[in-house]
Parts: sequence; structure tokens; C-alpha cells
Amino acid sequence: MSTQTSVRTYGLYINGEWREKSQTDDVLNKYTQEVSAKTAAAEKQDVIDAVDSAKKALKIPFSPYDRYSVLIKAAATLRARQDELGEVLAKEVGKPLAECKGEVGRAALTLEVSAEEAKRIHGEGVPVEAAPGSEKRQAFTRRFPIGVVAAITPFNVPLNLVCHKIGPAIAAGNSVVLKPAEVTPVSAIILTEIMEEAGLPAGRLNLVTGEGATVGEWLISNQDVNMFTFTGSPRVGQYIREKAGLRNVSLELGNNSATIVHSDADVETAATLAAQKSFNNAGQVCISVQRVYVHEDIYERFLAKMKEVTESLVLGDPMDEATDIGPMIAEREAIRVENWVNEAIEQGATIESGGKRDGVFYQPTILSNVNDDMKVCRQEVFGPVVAVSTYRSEDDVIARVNDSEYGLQAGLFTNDLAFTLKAINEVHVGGLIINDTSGYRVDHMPYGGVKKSGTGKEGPRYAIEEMTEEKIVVFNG
Ligand SMILES: NC(=O)c1ccc[n+]([C@@H]2O[C@H](COP(=O)([O-])OP(=O)(O)OC[C@H]3O[C@@H](n4cnc5c(N)ncnc54)[C@H](O)[C@@H]3O)[C@@H](O)[C@H]2O)c1
Ligand SMILES: O=C[C@H](O)CS(=O)(=O)O
Repeated sequence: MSTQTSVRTYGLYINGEWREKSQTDDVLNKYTQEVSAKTAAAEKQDVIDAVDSAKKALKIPFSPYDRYSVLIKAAATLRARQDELGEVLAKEVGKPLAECKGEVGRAALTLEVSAEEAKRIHGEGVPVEAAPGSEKRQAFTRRFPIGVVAAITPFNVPLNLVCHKIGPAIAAGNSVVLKPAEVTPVSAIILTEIMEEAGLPAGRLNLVTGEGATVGEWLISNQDVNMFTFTGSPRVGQYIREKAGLRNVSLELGNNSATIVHSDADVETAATLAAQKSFNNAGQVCISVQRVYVHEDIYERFLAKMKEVTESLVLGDPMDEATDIGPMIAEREAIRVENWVNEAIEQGATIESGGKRDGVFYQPTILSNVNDDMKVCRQEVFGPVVAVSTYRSEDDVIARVNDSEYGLQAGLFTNDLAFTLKAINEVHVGGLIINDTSGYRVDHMPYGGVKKSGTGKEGPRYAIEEMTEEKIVVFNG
């Protein structure tokens, strides 16, 4: 590893060794737009070496307790370095510092839960003796590591979402080849250093950095990879699914998350939470509140409060404690959001708050008078824009929430038990959050979508199920 002035250059990590490359990619500080780090651009042979090393490492015993010890040590280091890693995240993502430190804390928890789960992987007794003719038999299941897991991750939560992949994969006894997002790889590289320091055996975690279209592609075409765990856009997720053939694929993809605010809801609370969860990380969160359906009886009060909270949010330098919203990941993304909002306005939408772009910043924006076919409602905005509209009947609002290609999470504010039960039965999503927004997540819960939002669940216990193979053992007594 070498240092160029104050800009550090990071290598690849393959078979327990750091490998420098002459070709590098710049990582920008998303606020200043200056180069803040350089990362190695992996070549095809590096990816082959990384997968080979992962495969070979599987042959060396690594007990569940040793996996636990490494993960718990790494988690402790994350906690000890929370402030420093928070700053790394604030620079590479552009999220406010407090949010970034929060992500480091969550990442540590994800590794801690993964560590605990390493000690709990178990099968179950299967009553084969209940079948006529099998009276003398007995059976049980056991779970085994799936093998080499390729983990491909997105830019927006680049430390915790990496932990959601390497934590369970290592806990389950697998080896990993990690390819983090090219625009936010530094926190994942530091995490790799932390795993090495925590005593992870060589080959159990390999890191290859570079473009998705090259490095990702070489991983997908490598037949020694047994499983892909991917978080990112539906476009790339679908591509991986098509190319993976019969190999296991876990996909955590996008959403255009809806939250319903019913007539009996606590308006102040719902409006405040909706504003916070529409705009944190500049709306670049897969469960960000994008569509809010408010019962017509409380709409005016709700909108007034949501506007008040939204207009109090401060845009600025992520390192400044006063900042609530930082830049978007790239100016072209801010321009895309601007275009989508302008298109909605041409189609009849009204700007209630925000609606302006300044370079890479886009103001937190509330739109009303929207219809469900506008891009800002039907597609995933992945930016600080929320569309608020009214509803009258419960059937109507549930149909509108479900009228989406996506189904990751949805929120419902109500204390009406009958409506709640109806929503539990009828809203087609992976997670329904009652009396909070779609944006609620803690890291040990099962998390994953239906429809175009993906397949498979994360949350260490559930990810371990995806990353292990079940074998039944039958005794003929
Ligand atoms: N459901 C979830 O848990 C969740 C969480 C975070 C983000 N997301 C989704 O991620 C998206 C935003 O993230 P993004 O812009 O980083 O996504 P992206 O799909 O552009 O990139 C994700 C990763 O895929 C890689 N990649 C790109 N092309 C590839 C290819 N051809 N082959 C293999 N890998 C390739 C990228 O380099 C990156 O590492 C949004 O849609 C968001 O909803 C989902
Ligand atoms: O972007 C989507 C993330 O999965 C949401 S969270 O950061 O895990 O809460």
C-alpha cells in the first residue's frame, strides 16, 4: 500500500495479501468533488486469483467458534473506530456525519449478530418414520456452507450493506469475494483491513475493486463462484440472475416505497417521520418514503406539518454538524431527479417544497397533485423527492400501494385494528411497518422484497439460510 501526497492509494486483497495495481480509479469526496482516494482497478487475472483463493480457503478448517471470534473482534474495532470511519463515509458518500457514524454503529451490530449466529447454525429432526414403510427410520437435517460467495454492493450504505454480506457469509463457513461500489469503496477496503487484523484466515475474504461492467462481469462469468449476493439496481440484479444459471442468487433491489397515513393517525408524528425518511441520505435509500397516501380528512394538516419539517432541513457540508442533507452521489443523478420533477410538473404536479437543483445538491422536494403514472410515483426516484396524495377508501389505497412493480417495504400509520389486519393480509411487500414509515429497518430482522424488489432475505440469520445448503441424513435402523 502506498501514499500519494495526502491521497491514499488502496490495493486489492487476495489470498491474505495486498496487491497494488498500476491502473487506479479516483474516489471523489462527494461534497468538495476533490479526489480523496485512489483504488486499484482489478484485472481479469486478479478476479480469477481472488476466486481461486476463496475456493482453496474452504479446504482449511475454520470452526464456528473461530468465525464468531473473528467477527466479534472486527465489530469491536468498528466501534472503536466509529468516528474515523464515520468521516470516511461522510466523504465518500456525502451523507451527514451523524448519519455516517450511525451506519458504523449499525455495521458493528450486523457483525455482532452474524458472530452470534455462527454458533447457532442447526438443522432439525424430520419425522420420516411417519411414512408407512419407514417406521424404522430416523432423519435430521444439517446445513453446510454454500462455498464461494461473490458479494456485489451499492454506493449508498457502503459499510453496513457490505457487513450484511460478509458477516453472514463468513459466519456460515463460506469464503467471500467482495466487489464494492466503485464510487464508495474506501469503507469496504478499511473493513477488509479490520477483518485481516481480527485474524480472518487468508482467502476467506478477498477484495476486488473496479468497475461493475468489468470486475462484476468477470465475477459473474467465473464458474467457481457458487452464489451471488447482490444489492443494487433492478437492472444489474436481473442481469446477474440471468447469467448465474443454476447458481444461487440473492437480490436486494429497488423500491418506490409507499406509506399510508390513515384518518386516525397521529398527524404530527406521521408527518415528521415521513419528512425525515423521505430525505435522509438525500433520498438515496431503497426504503426511502417516495409515495405518501394521506386520508383526505387529515391531508391539509399533514401536508402543512410535513412542509414545516422539510423546510427546516439544512443542506450543506456533510462534515458540518448542522447539515441534514448532503449532496447526491453525482451531479448526473441530481440532474436526473430535476428532470423527473420537471416532467411531473408539466404533467400537472405542484411543488409544495423544494424543487431546485444547485450542482450536485437537490432540495428536499414535496410534490402534490400527482398521479400514480408519473415517473416520480411509478419508478424509483432514489433522490430527495416525495409525492403526497389523498385517498378516501381503504380498498383504494391498498390497491394503489400494490400498483407497483416493486414490493420491498411499506408503512401504515393507524390504530384502526380492522384496517391494520386488512393491510397485513393485502399489502404485497416484504415488510409492512405499522405506525412508522417504510423506512424502518433494524439489522437482525428479515429484510428483502417481493416482485422487482428482489429475492432472498438479509438479516444475518436469514442470510445464513440463503448462504448454506441443507442436507437431510436418513438412518435405516
Ligand atoms: N434492497 C436493498 O436492500 C437495497 C439497498 C441499497 C440499495 N439498493 C438499490 O441499489 C440501487 C442504487 O445503488 P447503485 O447505483 O450502486 O446500484 P448499481 O446496480 O448501479 O450498482 C451496484 C453494484 O453493482 C455493480 N455492477 C454494475 N454493473 C454490473 C455488472 N454488469 N455486473 C456486475 N456488477 C455490476 C456496481 O459496480 C456496484 O458494485 C437502487 O436501485 C437501490 O434501491 C437496494
Ligand atoms: O438502501 C437501502 C438500505 O437497505 C436501507 S438501510 O440503510 O439498511 O436501512
